[in-house]
Amino acid sequence: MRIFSKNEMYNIDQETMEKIGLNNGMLMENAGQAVAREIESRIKKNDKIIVIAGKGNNGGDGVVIARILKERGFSIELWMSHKGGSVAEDAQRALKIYENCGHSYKIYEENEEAFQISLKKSTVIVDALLGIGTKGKVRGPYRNIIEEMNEINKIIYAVDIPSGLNADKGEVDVAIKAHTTFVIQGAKQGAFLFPSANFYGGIKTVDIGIPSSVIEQNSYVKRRWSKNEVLSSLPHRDISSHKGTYGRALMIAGSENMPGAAVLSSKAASRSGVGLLTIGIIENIKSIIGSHLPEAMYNLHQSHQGMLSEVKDYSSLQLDAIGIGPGIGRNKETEKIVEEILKQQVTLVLDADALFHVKPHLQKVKERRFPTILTPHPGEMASLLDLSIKEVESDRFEKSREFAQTYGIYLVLKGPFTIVTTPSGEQFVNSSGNPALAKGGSGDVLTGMILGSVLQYENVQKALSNAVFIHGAIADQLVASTHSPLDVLATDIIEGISPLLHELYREKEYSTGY
Ligand SMILES: NC(=O)C1=CN([C@@H]2O[C@H](COP(=O)(O)OP(=O)(O)OC[C@H]3O[C@@H](n4cnc5c(N)ncnc54)[C@H](OP(=O)(O)O)[C@@H]3O)[C@@H](O)[C@H]2O)[C@@H](O)CC1
Ligand SMILES: [K+]
Repeated sequence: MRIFSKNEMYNIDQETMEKIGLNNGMLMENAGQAVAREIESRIKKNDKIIVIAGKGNNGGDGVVIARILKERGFSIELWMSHKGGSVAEDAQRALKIYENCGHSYKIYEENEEAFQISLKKSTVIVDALLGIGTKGKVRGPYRNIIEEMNEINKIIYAVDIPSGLNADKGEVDVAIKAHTTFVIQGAKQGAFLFPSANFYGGIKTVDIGIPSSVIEQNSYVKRRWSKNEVLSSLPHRDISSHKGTYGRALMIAGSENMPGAAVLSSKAASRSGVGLLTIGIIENIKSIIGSHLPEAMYNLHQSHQGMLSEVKDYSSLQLDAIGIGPGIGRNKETEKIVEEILKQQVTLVLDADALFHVKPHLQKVKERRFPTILTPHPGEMASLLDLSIKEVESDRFEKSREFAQTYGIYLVLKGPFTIVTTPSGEQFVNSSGNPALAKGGSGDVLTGMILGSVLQYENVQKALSNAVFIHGAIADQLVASTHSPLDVLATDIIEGISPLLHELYREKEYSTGY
């Protein structure tokens, strides 16, 4: 599923008209036809359906839907929101065609009580009040209509977006609580931001025939990363391979106060395919970690000060990737270690305290010639950008893209719908996972999984998107089988890596023949 911003959608619309010659009226007809087909497959002949249409082109889509469903014999009442006023040109034309077919409609503004009665009698409501043209707080009769529709508690099918929402942002003033939203040509960004995502219900894309060349030229690649893509990109292990083939990684994690972060991140890395893992820790936590991971090698130092002298020359370890950050603490020594690590000519994964330390050194990140992966949660992202968490959360797509492009990094902005952004600005949204992951340690596990994963794939984005998908899918599976959203621990996620990978490889084998 593609995801668009409002401006991208308007540019696509404009170019489709100017360069291709499909005008807005044709697109509106296509949109109405396509949504009507979807609705038809979900309703019954005895349903009482209300279509409520606004003044803009979203309303025009609604008018087409009402006409098509009426022609197919369904019981449809079309309500227009306004009495007169500036109805969009193509919506006016759609209404004229509707009337030419012999159909009538009612107007909310002069019949508010009758609308209430119709709402009560209805079984299904089609919301075509406002689409992507909504700006600012909801005004006029729309506010009342939206509140009345939500109160009545019927099945609401929304056209393009639930009316009232901002297409690009997560903030919500007042909006339709939809059962399903039929998104035109692709979802708008707000469908993957909170709280607006809570209003969409199920999302179904309808294709209105916009040529793919127009889409490619007028929008960034932004889409949901699907399970099918996970399956088709899972790495294959050649029979003649050996441990060196799968990479040598170093995980610098943990400190006296946070030894567990080193256990979680290292163990997750090991379970995610690393050929040879070395754990870089301070000596006095070795006894805690060693018992958990006998397979690993250790790079021990009495203190972070001691570690700093060795960081300057890791050549003997012949590393392919370094992960740094979980639980290392925030002091002068750990900052210097992060600064030195940035000079290493290998793939880097920076998380947690390393993200705190990297902020003054972003210019050095920009100069790196090997992949750099930053995995912030919204709070860490806000601090990297000197913004509030709310500002980041409401605009996750743009904020991530600007940051990734500016510093030439791969960015994994965590949260529900984690977004993976590449240095060129392509974005892939994850849809696995649930609130069980909102717990200390689950980020450390993801860092380890990412470190393990990047060594298994030639394509960094696929490695990141797959690690994020698997991390979330394990939580989903635990909650669906043996756990609740309250009790999933980070260690449970690690224990879930093998069963989930096993299942995915079986499915891959089944679907691809190897
Ligand atoms: N390729 C495509 O993309 C295609 C898109 N199509 C469809 O077009 C939709 C976009 O249509 P659109 O641009 O006409 O905007 P739309 O959402 O109907 O709203 C505009 C109206 O809302 C009003 N209004 C605005 N803010 C408001 C507020 N806060 N509170 C109250 N009112 C407010 C505004 O009033 P004004 O500000 O002008 O006074 C104006 O009257 C899109 O979502 C899709 O469904 C298809 O038909 C064809 C192909
Ligand atoms: K709508």
